[in-house]
Amino acid sequence: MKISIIGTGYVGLVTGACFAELGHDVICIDNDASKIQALKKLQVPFYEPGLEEMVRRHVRKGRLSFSGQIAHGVRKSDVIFIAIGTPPKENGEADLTGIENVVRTIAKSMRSYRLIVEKSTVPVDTGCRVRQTIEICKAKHVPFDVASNPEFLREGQAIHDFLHPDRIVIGVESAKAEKILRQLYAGIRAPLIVTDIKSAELIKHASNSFLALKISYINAVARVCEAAGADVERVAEGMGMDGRIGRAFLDAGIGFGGFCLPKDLEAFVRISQKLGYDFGLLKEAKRINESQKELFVRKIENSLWNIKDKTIAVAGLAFKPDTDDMRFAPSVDIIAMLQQLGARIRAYDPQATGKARGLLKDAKFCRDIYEAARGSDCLIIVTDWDEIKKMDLKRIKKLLKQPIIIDGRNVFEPSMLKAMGFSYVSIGRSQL
Ligand SMILES: NC(=O)c1ccc[n+]([C@@H]2O[C@H](COP(=O)([O-])OP(=O)(O)OC[C@H]3O[C@@H](n4cnc5c(N)ncnc54)[C@H](O)[C@@H]3O)[C@@H](O)[C@H]2O)c1
Ligand SMILES: O=c1ccn([C@@H]2O[C@H](COP(=O)(O)OP(=O)(O)O[C@H]3O[C@H](CO)[C@@H](O)[C@H](O)[C@H]3O)[C@@H](O)[C@H]2O)c(=O)[nH]1
Repeated sequence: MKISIIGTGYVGLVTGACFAELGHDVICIDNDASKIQALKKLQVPFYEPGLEEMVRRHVRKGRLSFSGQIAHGVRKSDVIFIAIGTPPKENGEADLTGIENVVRTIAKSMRSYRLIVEKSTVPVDTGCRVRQTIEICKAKHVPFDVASNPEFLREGQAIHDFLHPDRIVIGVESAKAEKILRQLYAGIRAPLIVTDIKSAELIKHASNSFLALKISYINAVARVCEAAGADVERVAEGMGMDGRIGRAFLDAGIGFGGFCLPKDLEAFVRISQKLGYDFGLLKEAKRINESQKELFVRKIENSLWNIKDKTIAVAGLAFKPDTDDMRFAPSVDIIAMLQQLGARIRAYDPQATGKARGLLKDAKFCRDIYEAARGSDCLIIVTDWDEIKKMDLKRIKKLLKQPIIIDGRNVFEPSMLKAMGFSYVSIGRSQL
């Protein structure tokens, strides 16, 4: 099939490359000219494992191309996906002005039937707005359908998630739209759930909010574990063995960040509020998440006595491993709090340094974890990259001024670090 994807970011580019992998002809479109230029030179403007190779392969085969013009994509394609950002406004609602502009341009460019699909995460009822806007802007005789097809990929494992999803959700209003989307995804073996558009939109916000809730739940349990002298890792293991609960998303730590969970949780609270429901449960999940960062800073302060004039080595900056994405990364708030208290920061991340430079003022960025540790008063673990989990602890101990590790991701066994002579503090486990 011939498809266009508007918005060539984490979701749009992965979607485009994967649809090409499934044998479709794809045009990826973006209004950021530098991004399109880079992609035409086969350079992927962000880090996502395996993506650059996949993009190169399909561009060479002629299945994947790039354009700055929505009209070009609309002319050449039967299906048009919208995958642009839906960032939070100051009040927490999703900003949909970009979506509206894109929809208007699509409508004006349509000459025959087109299926327009929401891939971006949008509030329930956006599909109706999209349909109304197209009706107003398009030429009279042109038929069209609108559909919702939310995306569930995780950064860092996006290609795997796209090609091997737990489920594919499509919200449609016509049999024709359903048939086209079924055909498009025919190459993927996964349950496909067909709903109305509103339910599909809600599935996305409800899923992300539930994941956020699960993380905040285990972080609250971690507080109780610490106070009681229990170990949250064992508690999560025991809970997770219950098939109804599951072990996933029960890793206690400094809380969730990234471009999705924080903003989608907030947006879902706002959507519910507008519809007349006060979603207090989600508000509390957000409060717990914010307080995890403060708790972490208090743990650092306890370990160092005074933070002022201390040097802190920061291991990991991205909001999670295997990505360079710094959007809503907990590291940003944590480092700001530490600097406010007078700390000097020596930071290292395997991939995110480039993006972090613009966000973290006055931090020294280091070549590796060992350079960050050299002469520092303690090391804090913020992102659980494999490279960080595998650091040479004996070498780290020699490089630090004092052998103190404060671990926001529960990467190490406390007894092992104690045996090595570290003072080791983590989340929800008895502090040795
Ligand atoms: N990042 C994820 O893991 C993920 C997963 C599932 C869903 N989502 C959702 O998908 C959407 C996109 O997220 P993302 O992380 O890919 O964002 P992103 O910021 O990485 O990419 C968005 C792209 O859209 C482009 N764009 C913005 N306005 C445009 C316009 N008017 N015309 C053409 N291009 C335009 C931007 O230049 C950018 O390249 C959001 O709604 C997000 O919530 C994200
Ligand atoms: O047990 C856990 C699991 C995750 N996290 C943190 O939660 C955040 C989000 O992690 P993850 O969900 O793996 O990353 P995303 O790439 O943001 O993916 C989420 O957001 C996407 C965008 O909507 C969805 O498509 C995905 O299904 C959903 O998992 C990160 O800061 C993680 O460190 C924890 O603290 N504890």
